[in-house]
Amino acid sequence: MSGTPSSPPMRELTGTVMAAQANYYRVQLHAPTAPPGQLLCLRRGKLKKQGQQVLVGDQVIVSEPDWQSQRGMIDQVLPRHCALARPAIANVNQILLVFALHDPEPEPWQVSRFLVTAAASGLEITVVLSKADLVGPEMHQAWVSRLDQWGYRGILLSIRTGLGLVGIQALLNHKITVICGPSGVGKSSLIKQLIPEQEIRIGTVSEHWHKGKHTTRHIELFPLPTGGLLADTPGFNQPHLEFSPSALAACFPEIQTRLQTQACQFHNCQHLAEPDCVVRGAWERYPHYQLFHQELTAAQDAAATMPHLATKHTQRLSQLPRKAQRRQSHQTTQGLWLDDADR
Ligand SMILES: Nc1nc2c(ncn2[C@@H]2O[C@H](COP(=O)(O)OP(=O)(O)OP(=O)(O)O)[C@@H](O)[C@H]2O)c(=O)[nH]1
Ligand SMILES: [Zn+2]
Repeated sequence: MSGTPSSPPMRELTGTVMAAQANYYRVQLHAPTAPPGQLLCLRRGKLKKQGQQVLVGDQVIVSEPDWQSQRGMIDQVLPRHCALARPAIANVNQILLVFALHDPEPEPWQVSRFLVTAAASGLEITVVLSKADLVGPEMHQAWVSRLDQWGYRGILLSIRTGLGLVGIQALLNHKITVICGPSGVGKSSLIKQLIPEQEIRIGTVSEHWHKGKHTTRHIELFPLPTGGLLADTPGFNQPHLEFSPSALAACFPEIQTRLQTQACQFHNCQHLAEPDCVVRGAWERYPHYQLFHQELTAAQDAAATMPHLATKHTQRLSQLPRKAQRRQSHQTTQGLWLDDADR
Protein backbone atom coordinates (compact mmCIF):
# COMPACT_ATOMS: atom_id res chain seq x y z
CA MET A 1 0.00 0.00 0.00
CA SER A 2 3.01 2.35 0.14
CA GLY A 3 3.08 4.96 -2.58
CA THR A 4 5.85 5.72 -5.06
CA PRO A 5 8.55 8.11 -3.78
CA SER A 6 6.95 11.03 -5.61
CA SER A 7 3.36 10.42 -4.42
CA PRO A 8 2.08 12.34 -1.36
CA PRO A 9 1.91 10.42 1.93
CA MET A 10 -1.25 8.30 2.14
CA ARG A 11 -3.69 9.50 4.76
CA GLU A 12 -5.98 7.07 6.55
CA LEU A 13 -9.49 6.88 5.16
CA THR A 14 -12.10 7.08 7.89
CA GLY A 15 -15.83 6.66 7.65
CA THR A 16 -19.10 5.78 9.39
CA VAL A 17 -20.82 2.43 8.87
CA MET A 18 -24.27 3.37 7.57
CA ALA A 19 -25.71 -0.08 6.91
CA ALA A 20 -24.81 -3.72 7.43
CA GLN A 21 -26.15 -6.72 5.64
CA ALA A 22 -24.69 -10.20 5.43
CA ASN A 23 -20.90 -9.67 5.27
CA TYR A 24 -21.05 -6.23 3.70
CA TYR A 25 -20.90 -2.82 5.29
CA ARG A 26 -21.79 0.42 3.56
CA VAL A 27 -19.34 3.06 4.77
CA GLN A 28 -19.85 6.79 4.34
CA LEU A 29 -16.38 8.27 3.96
CA HIS A 30 -15.42 11.33 5.95
CA ALA A 31 -14.02 14.47 4.40
CA PRO A 32 -11.29 15.64 4.11
CA THR A 33 -9.35 12.35 4.02
CA ALA A 34 -11.62 10.91 1.32
CA PRO A 35 -13.69 12.07 -1.61
CA PRO A 36 -17.37 12.29 -0.71
CA GLY A 37 -19.26 9.05 -1.22
CA GLN A 38 -19.73 5.56 0.09
CA LEU A 39 -17.81 2.32 -0.27
CA LEU A 40 -19.15 -1.18 0.07
CA CYS A 41 -16.71 -2.85 2.45
CA LEU A 42 -15.80 -6.22 3.86
CA ARG A 43 -14.39 -6.73 7.33
CA ARG A 44 -10.74 -7.69 7.28
CA GLY A 45 -10.01 -11.30 8.29
CA LYS A 46 -7.88 -10.25 11.25
CA LEU A 47 -10.87 -8.41 12.78
CA LYS A 48 -12.97 -11.53 12.38
CA LYS A 49 -10.28 -13.60 14.09
CA GLN A 50 -10.15 -11.11 16.97
CA GLY A 51 -13.94 -11.39 17.29
CA GLN A 52 -14.18 -7.69 16.49
CA GLN A 53 -17.71 -6.99 15.30
CA VAL A 54 -18.52 -4.11 13.03
CA LEU A 55 -21.76 -2.33 13.85
CA VAL A 56 -23.83 0.25 12.07
CA GLY A 57 -22.75 3.57 13.60
CA ASP A 58 -19.14 2.48 14.01
CA GLN A 59 -16.34 4.82 13.03
CA VAL A 60 -13.90 2.77 10.96
CA ILE A 61 -10.62 2.98 9.12
CA VAL A 62 -10.89 1.80 5.53
CA SER A 63 -8.08 0.60 3.30
CA GLU A 64 -7.61 -0.64 -0.27
CA PRO A 65 -10.24 1.65 -1.76
CA ASP A 66 -11.21 0.70 -5.28
CA TRP A 67 -12.81 3.91 -6.49
CA GLN A 68 -14.12 2.38 -9.68
CA SER A 69 -16.06 -0.48 -8.16
CA GLN A 70 -16.61 1.53 -4.93
CA ARG A 71 -15.30 -1.26 -2.74
CA GLY A 72 -12.97 -1.28 0.25
CA MET A 73 -11.84 -3.15 3.36
CA ILE A 74 -12.56 -2.25 6.98
CA ASP A 75 -9.19 -2.35 8.72
CA GLN A 76 -10.01 -1.08 12.16
CA VAL A 77 -12.99 -0.16 14.33
CA LEU A 78 -12.40 2.99 16.34
CA PRO A 79 -13.41 2.95 20.03
CA ARG A 80 -17.16 3.22 20.62
CA HIS A 81 -18.73 5.38 23.26
CA CYS A 82 -21.68 3.00 23.45
CA ALA A 83 -23.36 0.10 21.70
CA LEU A 84 -27.05 -0.75 21.75
CA ALA A 85 -28.18 -4.35 21.41
CA ARG A 86 -31.58 -3.87 19.83
CA PRO A 87 -31.18 -2.39 17.37
CA ALA A 88 -27.45 -3.20 17.16
CA ILE A 89 -26.07 0.30 16.60
CA ALA A 90 -22.90 1.88 17.94
CA ASN A 91 -22.28 5.46 19.05
CA VAL A 92 -25.95 6.38 19.47
CA ASN A 93 -26.44 9.71 21.26
CA GLN A 94 -30.13 9.60 22.05
CA ILE A 95 -33.40 7.70 21.78
CA LEU A 96 -36.60 9.25 20.47
CA LEU A 97 -39.62 7.32 21.75
CA VAL A 98 -42.78 7.95 19.75
CA PHE A 99 -46.30 7.34 21.09
CA ALA A 100 -49.55 8.42 19.46
CA LEU A 101 -52.06 10.39 21.52
CA HIS A 102 -54.79 8.60 19.59
CA ASP A 103 -55.10 5.69 17.16
CA PRO A 104 -53.52 3.86 18.95
CA GLU A 105 -54.10 5.55 22.30
CA PRO A 106 -51.11 5.51 24.67
CA GLU A 107 -51.23 2.79 27.29
CA PRO A 108 -49.34 3.88 30.43
CA TRP A 109 -47.95 0.39 31.09
CA GLN A 110 -46.68 0.12 27.56
CA VAL A 111 -45.19 3.63 27.55
CA SER A 112 -43.48 2.78 30.81
CA ARG A 113 -42.08 -0.45 29.43
CA PHE A 114 -40.56 1.34 26.44
CA LEU A 115 -39.16 4.01 28.76
CA VAL A 116 -37.56 1.45 31.06
CA THR A 117 -36.02 -0.44 28.14
CA ALA A 118 -34.65 2.79 26.70
CA ALA A 119 -33.44 4.02 30.10
CA ALA A 120 -31.41 0.81 30.54
CA SER A 121 -29.20 2.03 27.68
CA GLY A 122 -28.16 5.05 29.75
CA LEU A 123 -28.81 7.33 26.74
CA GLU A 124 -30.77 10.60 26.58
CA ILE A 125 -34.47 9.96 25.99
CA THR A 126 -37.10 12.28 24.54
CA VAL A 127 -40.73 11.30 24.11
CA VAL A 128 -42.69 12.41 21.06
CA LEU A 129 -46.46 12.52 21.49
CA SER A 130 -47.67 12.16 17.92
CA LYS A 131 -51.03 12.64 16.16
CA ALA A 132 -51.67 15.66 18.41
CA ASP A 133 -54.22 16.87 15.82
CA LEU A 134 -56.53 14.00 16.74
CA VAL A 135 -57.07 15.07 20.37
CA GLY A 136 -57.74 18.27 22.28
CA PRO A 137 -55.51 20.42 24.50
CA GLU A 138 -56.62 18.63 27.67
CA MET A 139 -55.14 15.36 26.43
CA HIS A 140 -51.98 17.21 25.32
CA GLN A 141 -51.53 18.70 28.75
CA ALA A 142 -52.38 15.49 30.57
CA TRP A 143 -49.63 13.50 28.81
CA VAL A 144 -46.99 16.23 28.84
CA SER A 145 -47.39 16.70 32.59
CA ARG A 146 -47.63 12.97 33.24
CA LEU A 147 -44.30 12.45 31.44
CA ASP A 148 -42.84 15.37 33.32
CA GLN A 149 -43.75 13.65 36.60
CA TRP A 150 -42.13 10.49 35.30
CA GLY A 151 -38.95 12.48 34.64
CA TYR A 152 -39.18 12.82 30.84
CA ARG A 153 -39.70 15.59 28.34
CA GLY A 154 -42.67 15.15 26.00
CA ILE A 155 -42.88 16.96 22.65
CA LEU A 156 -46.26 17.26 20.92
CA LEU A 157 -46.17 16.40 17.22
CA SER A 158 -48.62 16.50 14.35
CA ILE A 159 -47.59 15.62 10.85
CA ARG A 160 -50.91 17.06 9.64
CA THR A 161 -50.44 20.54 11.15
CA GLY A 162 -46.65 20.63 11.44
CA LEU A 163 -46.81 21.14 15.22
CA GLY A 164 -43.52 20.18 16.90
CA LEU A 165 -41.53 19.45 13.75
CA VAL A 166 -39.06 22.34 14.11
CA GLY A 167 -38.35 21.43 17.72
CA ILE A 168 -37.71 17.79 16.81
CA GLN A 169 -35.42 18.83 13.94
CA ALA A 170 -33.38 20.93 16.34
CA LEU A 171 -33.14 18.04 18.77
CA LEU A 172 -31.73 15.71 16.13
CA ASN A 173 -29.06 18.07 14.78
CA HIS A 174 -25.59 16.52 14.60
CA LYS A 175 -26.55 13.51 16.70
CA ILE A 176 -27.10 9.82 16.09
CA THR A 177 -30.70 9.16 17.08
CA VAL A 178 -32.67 5.94 17.23
CA ILE A 179 -36.44 6.19 16.81
CA CYS A 180 -38.51 3.59 18.67
CA GLY A 181 -42.15 3.11 19.50
CA PRO A 182 -45.12 0.83 19.02
CA SER A 183 -46.57 0.04 15.63
CA GLY A 184 -48.71 2.62 13.87
CA VAL A 185 -47.76 5.66 15.97
CA GLY A 186 -46.33 7.58 13.00
CA LYS A 187 -42.59 6.86 13.11
CA SER A 188 -42.28 6.41 9.33
CA SER A 189 -44.42 9.50 8.75
CA LEU A 190 -42.08 11.54 10.95
CA ILE A 191 -38.99 10.22 9.17
CA LYS A 192 -40.51 11.06 5.79
CA GLN A 193 -40.99 14.64 6.99
CA LEU A 194 -37.44 14.86 8.28
CA ILE A 195 -35.77 13.22 5.27
CA PRO A 196 -38.10 13.65 2.27
CA GLU A 197 -35.54 12.45 -0.29
CA GLN A 198 -35.19 9.11 1.51
CA GLU A 199 -38.87 8.33 1.15
CA ILE A 200 -38.57 5.39 -1.21
CA ARG A 201 -35.72 3.78 0.63
CA ILE A 202 -37.43 4.03 4.00
CA GLY A 203 -40.51 2.44 2.48
CA THR A 204 -38.41 -0.46 1.26
CA VAL A 205 -36.66 -0.89 4.58
CA SER A 206 -39.88 -0.76 6.56
CA GLU A 207 -41.44 -3.34 4.28
CA HIS A 208 -38.43 -5.56 4.74
CA TRP A 209 -38.58 -5.22 8.51
CA HIS A 210 -42.27 -5.85 8.74
CA LYS A 211 -41.91 -9.17 7.04
CA GLY A 212 -39.95 -10.52 9.99
CA LYS A 213 -41.14 -11.09 13.51
CA HIS A 214 -40.15 -7.56 14.45
CA THR A 215 -36.49 -8.46 14.67
CA THR A 216 -34.22 -6.01 12.96
CA ARG A 217 -32.33 -7.86 10.29
CA HIS A 218 -31.50 -4.80 8.29
CA ILE A 219 -30.27 -1.76 10.14
CA GLU A 220 -29.57 1.49 8.42
CA LEU A 221 -28.67 5.04 9.38
CA PHE A 222 -30.17 7.83 7.30
CA PRO A 223 -28.43 11.20 7.07
CA LEU A 224 -30.57 14.19 8.04
CA PRO A 225 -30.39 17.17 5.66
CA THR A 226 -29.52 19.39 8.65
CA GLY A 227 -26.74 17.08 9.90
CA GLY A 228 -27.08 14.05 12.12
CA LEU A 229 -28.11 10.46 11.52
CA LEU A 230 -31.37 8.70 12.16
CA ALA A 231 -32.16 5.00 12.61
CA ASP A 232 -35.66 3.59 12.50
CA THR A 233 -36.61 0.47 14.42
CA PRO A 234 -39.49 -1.86 13.69
CA GLY A 235 -42.73 -1.21 15.52
CA PHE A 236 -43.15 -3.69 18.33
CA ASN A 237 -45.43 -3.64 21.30
CA GLN A 238 -43.59 -5.44 24.06
CA PRO A 239 -39.90 -4.51 24.25
CA HIS A 240 -37.78 -7.00 26.17
CA LEU A 241 -36.56 -6.16 29.63
CA GLU A 242 -33.13 -7.76 29.72
CA PHE A 243 -31.14 -6.87 32.77
CA SER A 244 -30.90 -7.90 36.41
CA PRO A 245 -33.75 -6.92 38.79
CA SER A 246 -31.32 -4.88 40.88
CA ALA A 247 -30.65 -2.66 37.83
CA LEU A 248 -34.32 -1.72 37.48
CA ALA A 249 -34.33 1.15 39.99
CA ALA A 250 -31.77 3.03 37.87
CA CYS A 251 -34.29 3.00 35.00
CA PHE A 252 -36.87 5.06 36.94
CA PRO A 253 -35.98 8.77 37.27
CA GLU A 254 -38.59 9.02 40.05
CA ILE A 255 -36.58 6.53 42.15
CA GLN A 256 -33.28 8.22 41.41
CA THR A 257 -34.72 11.58 42.50
CA ARG A 258 -35.89 10.08 45.81
CA LEU A 259 -32.54 8.42 46.44
CA GLN A 260 -30.67 11.66 45.86
CA THR A 261 -32.02 13.15 49.07
CA GLN A 262 -32.96 10.11 51.16
CA ALA A 263 -31.65 6.60 51.79
CA CYS A 264 -33.36 3.26 52.36
CA GLN A 265 -32.43 1.33 55.51
CA PHE A 266 -30.67 -1.39 53.50
CA HIS A 267 -28.06 -0.44 50.94
CA ASN A 268 -29.25 -3.26 48.67
CA CYS A 269 -32.95 -2.47 49.15
CA GLN A 270 -35.04 -3.70 46.20
CA HIS A 271 -37.79 -1.24 47.19
CA LEU A 272 -40.43 -3.92 47.59
CA ALA A 273 -41.34 -5.07 51.12
CA GLU A 274 -38.22 -3.98 53.02
CA PRO A 275 -38.70 -1.86 56.17
CA ASP A 276 -37.84 1.84 55.99
CA CYS A 277 -37.77 1.99 52.21
CA VAL A 278 -37.95 5.56 50.91
CA VAL A 279 -38.93 4.49 47.39
CA ARG A 280 -42.06 2.45 48.06
CA GLY A 281 -45.05 4.74 47.95
CA ALA A 282 -48.05 6.15 46.16
CA TRP A 283 -46.35 7.48 43.04
CA GLU A 284 -47.90 6.64 39.68
CA ARG A 285 -45.31 4.24 38.26
CA TYR A 286 -44.57 2.35 41.47
CA PRO A 287 -46.92 -0.51 40.39
CA HIS A 288 -44.97 -0.65 37.10
CA TYR A 289 -41.75 -0.95 39.08
CA GLN A 290 -43.21 -3.83 41.12
CA LEU A 291 -44.46 -5.63 38.04
CA PHE A 292 -41.24 -5.27 36.04
CA HIS A 293 -39.21 -6.32 39.08
CA GLN A 294 -41.32 -9.46 39.37
CA GLU A 295 -40.80 -10.20 35.68
CA LEU A 296 -37.03 -9.67 35.85
CA THR A 297 -36.74 -11.80 38.98
CA ALA A 298 -38.65 -14.63 37.28
CA ALA A 299 -36.33 -14.38 34.25
CA GLN A 300 -33.27 -14.41 36.49
CA ASP A 301 -34.54 -17.43 38.44
CA ALA A 302 -35.24 -19.23 35.17
CA ALA A 303 -31.73 -18.43 33.98
CA ALA A 304 -30.27 -19.84 37.20
CA THR A 305 -32.27 -23.07 37.22
CA MET A 306 -32.50 -23.69 33.47
CA PRO A 307 -29.51 -21.92 31.94
CA HIS A 308 -30.01 -23.69 28.62
CA LEU A 309 -33.39 -21.95 28.27
CA ALA A 310 -32.22 -18.47 29.23
CA THR A 311 -31.39 -15.91 26.56
CA LYS A 312 -27.77 -15.00 26.13
CA HIS A 313 -28.56 -11.46 27.25
CA THR A 314 -30.18 -12.53 30.51
CA GLN A 315 -27.37 -14.90 31.32
CA ARG A 316 -24.62 -12.40 30.74
CA LEU A 317 -26.30 -9.38 32.24
CA SER A 318 -27.50 -11.13 35.37
CA GLN A 319 -23.93 -12.02 36.21
CA LEU A 320 -22.87 -8.40 36.43
CA PRO A 321 -23.76 -5.55 38.74
CA ARG A 322 -25.25 -2.48 37.08
CA LYS A 323 -22.07 -0.41 37.17
CA ALA A 324 -20.09 -3.13 35.48
CA GLN A 325 -22.78 -3.52 32.82
CA ARG A 326 -22.51 0.15 31.95
CA ARG A 327 -18.73 0.15 32.05
CA GLN A 328 -18.61 -2.80 29.68
CA SER A 329 -21.11 -1.46 27.21
CA HIS A 330 -19.51 1.98 27.15
CA GLN A 331 -15.85 1.14 27.09
CA THR A 332 -15.21 -2.02 25.23
CA THR A 333 -15.40 -2.41 21.51
CA GLN A 334 -17.27 -5.66 22.17
CA GLY A 335 -20.49 -4.22 23.57
CA LEU A 336 -21.82 -6.55 26.26
CA TRP A 337 -25.35 -6.35 24.96
CA LEU A 338 -24.44 -7.39 21.49
CA ASP A 339 -25.74 -10.63 20.23
CA ASP A 340 -25.07 -12.17 16.87
CA ALA A 341 -28.74 -12.97 16.56
CA ASP A 342 -29.44 -9.23 16.38
CA ARG A 343 -27.35 -8.69 13.34
N1 LIG B 1 -53.91 12.33 12.08
C1 LIG B 1 -52.61 11.99 12.02
N2 LIG B 1 -52.27 10.80 11.49
C2 LIG B 1 -50.96 10.48 11.43
C3 LIG B 1 -49.95 11.34 11.92
N3 LIG B 1 -48.75 10.72 11.77
C4 LIG B 1 -49.01 9.54 11.18
N4 LIG B 1 -50.33 9.38 10.98
C5 LIG B 1 -51.00 8.21 10.37
O1 LIG B 1 -50.81 7.07 11.19
C6 LIG B 1 -50.69 5.88 10.42
C7 LIG B 1 -49.43 5.10 10.82
O2 LIG B 1 -48.30 5.89 10.48
P1 LIG B 1 -46.84 5.27 10.22
O3 LIG B 1 -45.94 6.42 9.98
O4 LIG B 1 -46.92 4.22 9.20
O5 LIG B 1 -46.57 4.60 11.64
P2 LIG B 1 -45.29 3.75 12.11
O6 LIG B 1 -45.04 4.12 13.53
O7 LIG B 1 -44.17 3.93 11.17
O8 LIG B 1 -45.85 2.29 12.06
P3 LIG B 1 -45.02 0.92 11.89
O9 LIG B 1 -44.44 1.02 10.51
O10 LIG B 1 -46.08 -0.13 12.02
O11 LIG B 1 -44.02 0.86 12.98
C8 LIG B 1 -50.68 6.34 8.96
O12 LIG B 1 -51.98 6.14 8.45
C9 LIG B 1 -50.37 7.82 9.05
O13 LIG B 1 -50.94 8.56 7.99
C10 LIG B 1 -50.35 12.61 12.48
O14 LIG B 1 -49.55 13.42 12.96
N5 LIG B 1 -51.69 12.85 12.50
ZN1 LIG C 1 -35.92 0.92 49.19
